Amino acid sequence: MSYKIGLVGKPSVGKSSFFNAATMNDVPEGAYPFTTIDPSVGEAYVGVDCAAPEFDEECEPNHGFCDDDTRFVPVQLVDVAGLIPGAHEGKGLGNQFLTDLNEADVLVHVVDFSGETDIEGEPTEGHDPREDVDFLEDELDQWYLGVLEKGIEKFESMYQGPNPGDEIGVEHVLAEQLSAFRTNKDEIKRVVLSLDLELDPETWDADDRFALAREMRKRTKPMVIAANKMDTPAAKENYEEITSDPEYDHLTIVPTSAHAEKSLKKAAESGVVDYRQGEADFDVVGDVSDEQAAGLEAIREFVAEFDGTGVQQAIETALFEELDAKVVFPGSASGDWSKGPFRDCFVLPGDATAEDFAYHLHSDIGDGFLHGIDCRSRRQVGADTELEHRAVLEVVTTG
Ligand SMILES: Nc1nc2c(ncn2[C@@H]2O[C@H](COP(=O)(O)OP(=O)(O)OP(=O)(O)O)[C@@H](O)[C@H]2O)c(=O)[nH]1
Repeated sequence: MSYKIGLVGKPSVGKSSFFNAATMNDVPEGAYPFTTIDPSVGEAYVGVDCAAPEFDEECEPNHGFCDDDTRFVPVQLVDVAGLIPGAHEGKGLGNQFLTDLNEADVLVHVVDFSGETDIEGEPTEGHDPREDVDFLEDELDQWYLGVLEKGIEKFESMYQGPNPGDEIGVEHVLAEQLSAFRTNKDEIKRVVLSLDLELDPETWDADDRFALAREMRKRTKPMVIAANKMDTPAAKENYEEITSDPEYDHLTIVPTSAHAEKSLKKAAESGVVDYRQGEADFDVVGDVSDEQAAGLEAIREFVAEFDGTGVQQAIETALFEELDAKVVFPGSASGDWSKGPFRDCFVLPGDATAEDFAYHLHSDIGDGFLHGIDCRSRRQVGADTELEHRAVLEVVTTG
C-alpha cells in the first residue's frame, strides 16, 4: 500500500497540468508502475538519497527506480475533482469530493497565483489567490464543524448515569464521530485544552465550536499550497505579497510551474534534454529550433530562481514535511544481499518504530519480532525505537 497524495483545486488552476506532469515519468525498464483503471489516480515518486552507495552496493529496486543515487519511491497521486463552493453542503460532487479528500493522507492544493481565474474558475484578471486558499480551508472547516456539531448533539442527548464518575467524557463521543478524520480521544482532548476550553460542550459558544473544528482540520488534513503559474509576472507579485502576509504564516507554499515541468519531461522523453525530476537544472542534448531554445532558456531561469519547477518539491514537501513521513530500507547487517541489494524502500509514518516496520513488512515478521539491527552502526534496536528517515534496518525474528 503506498501513500496517497490528494491533488485539489478549483477549475483552470492547472491541476490537470500538474497531475500529468507529476505522473508522466520516464520509468526505466524493469520498474513496474501500478496499473490503474481509474484515470484520476497516477503514480508519482518521491526522491531520497539512496542508501546503497554507503554499503558499496548497487540497488535493484522492486518498485520505483534509482537515478544517479536518488531513489524514487512510488506514491499515489489522486486527482480529487469537485472543489466548488458549497461542497460541504453536498453541492456538485460534494459528498464524493469529501470522501475522496478523506482518503488522501496529505493534500496539495493547486492555486493559480497569476490571478487569472476567478473563484469559479472563469478567466479574469487581478484575482487575489488568498481567496482560493481561504475558500478551500473554509469548505473543510465547515465540513468538520458539521460533523463536530453532530457529535456534540449526540453527547448532549446521552444518559450520563446516576452516579458521579459514571460520565462519558466528551472526547470519547467526539472521537467516534470524527474517526473518519483519523483522530482519537487523546488528540481531541489536547486540542480542546490547547484552545483554553473546558471539556464540556455546554460552555462552548459558536466561535469556540468553529475554532475547535478548524484546529482539528489543521491537524488532520496536512496540506501544501502549490503556487502555480509562477512563470507569470503577476504570480510572482502575488507570491511576494502572500508569503509576507503574517495571516498566511501557517501555510507551506511551494512556487510551481506545472507548465515548466511538463515541458521538461516532454523534452526529456524526446531526447532533447537531460532532466531529472526535481532538479534545478538540465542539459540540452538534442537539436532544438531557436524558438525551443528560447523557451528552454526561460525555463532554465525559472528553475534556477525557484530551485526546480516546484512539482516534485510540492509532492515531497507534502509527504516529508507536512505529513512528516519517512522512508526505511530493509537491510542486511551481515552484508548478505544475495536476494538483491536494496530492493525495497518503504514510506512509513514519522513516528514508526522498529516493530512497526516489522509489521509493515509482514504480520508474521511483526509477531515474531525479536529486535532490529541498524545496518550502519550494527547496533541492536529495540521494538519501541523510533526509526530515522532513511534508516537501513534488519529485522531479527524468532522464526
Ligand atoms: N502560465 C502557466 N499556465 C499554466 C500552468 N499550468 C497550467 N496552465 C494553464 O492553465 C490553464 C488550465 O490548466 P489545466 O491544467 O487544464 O487546469 P485544471 O485546473 O486541470 O482545469 P480543469 O481541467 O478545468 O479543472 C491552461 O490554459 C494551462 O495551459 C503554468 O504552470 N503556467
